[in-house]
Amino acid sequence: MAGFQPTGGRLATTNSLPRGNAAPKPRRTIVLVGLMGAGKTSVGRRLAKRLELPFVDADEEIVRTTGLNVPEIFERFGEQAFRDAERRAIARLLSEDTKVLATGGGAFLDAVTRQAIADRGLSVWLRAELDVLVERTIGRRHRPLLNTCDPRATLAALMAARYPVYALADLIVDTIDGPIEQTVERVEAALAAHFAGKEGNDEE
Ligand SMILES: Nc1ncnc2c1ncn2[C@@H]1O[C@H](COP(=O)(O)OP(=O)(O)O)[C@@H](O)[C@H]1O
Ligand SMILES: O=C(O)C1=C[C@@H](OP(=O)(O)O)[C@@H](O)[C@H](O)C1
Ligand SMILES: [Mg+2]
Repeated sequence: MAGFQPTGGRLATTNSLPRGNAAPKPRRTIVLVGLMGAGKTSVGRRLAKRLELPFVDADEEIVRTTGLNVPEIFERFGEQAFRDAERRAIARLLSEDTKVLATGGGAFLDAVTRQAIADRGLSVWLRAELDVLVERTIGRRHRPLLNTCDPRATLAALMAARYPVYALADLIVDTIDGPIEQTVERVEAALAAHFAGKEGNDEE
């Protein structure tokens, strides 16, 4: 029953507010999930501007609150400590105002986080092929899981393990080689189609 509001003289249920020709402004936090290099951070930042919503990157939030960067947390406290901080940060961010939230690539693998996202957000998997992910992550040192002797093989193994879980997201958007804006537009189109399908439906 949530979301009832009068529109044009009729009672309608909406989970979004109309914004001219752009994708409607969502009432739930849009949560970007997907592998490292999919573009969650860079697409999320631009998407938030387009939707006129605040943007938060979960990794940046963890860095801000701990005063340590991601490799430092992994090195000094281990991956599990990072995952615990990540779960707490995302739970808090979801309990606050509606926003665009870029998660780190491992966050959606956590069942508690997945449930919190299902309860309070709308998840969008930015799906990419291996070549694209390799291209976008090669030579960058800030992702501890990719600091291996064969980052391509590491990414391939992570794809095999994680893609079935990312596939549980509410929406899937393919991100291909090309300008970031193109992916942003694809996400906006997917959101618009999703909200259009929800029109007159009081599930949310
Ligand atoms: N079409 C695109 N979509 C997203 N990112 C792109 C695209 N093309 C190039 N990039 C680059 O790929 C990198 C993606 O990294 P990032 O946004 O940090 O991904 P993630 O947060 O998913 O790990 C950035 O350096 C970005 O500039
Ligand atoms: O996939 C992962 O497990 C990780 C992804 C990273 O974020 P991005 O996906 O934004 O690179 C960051 O959270 C950390 O290095 C672990
Ligand atoms: Mg990121």
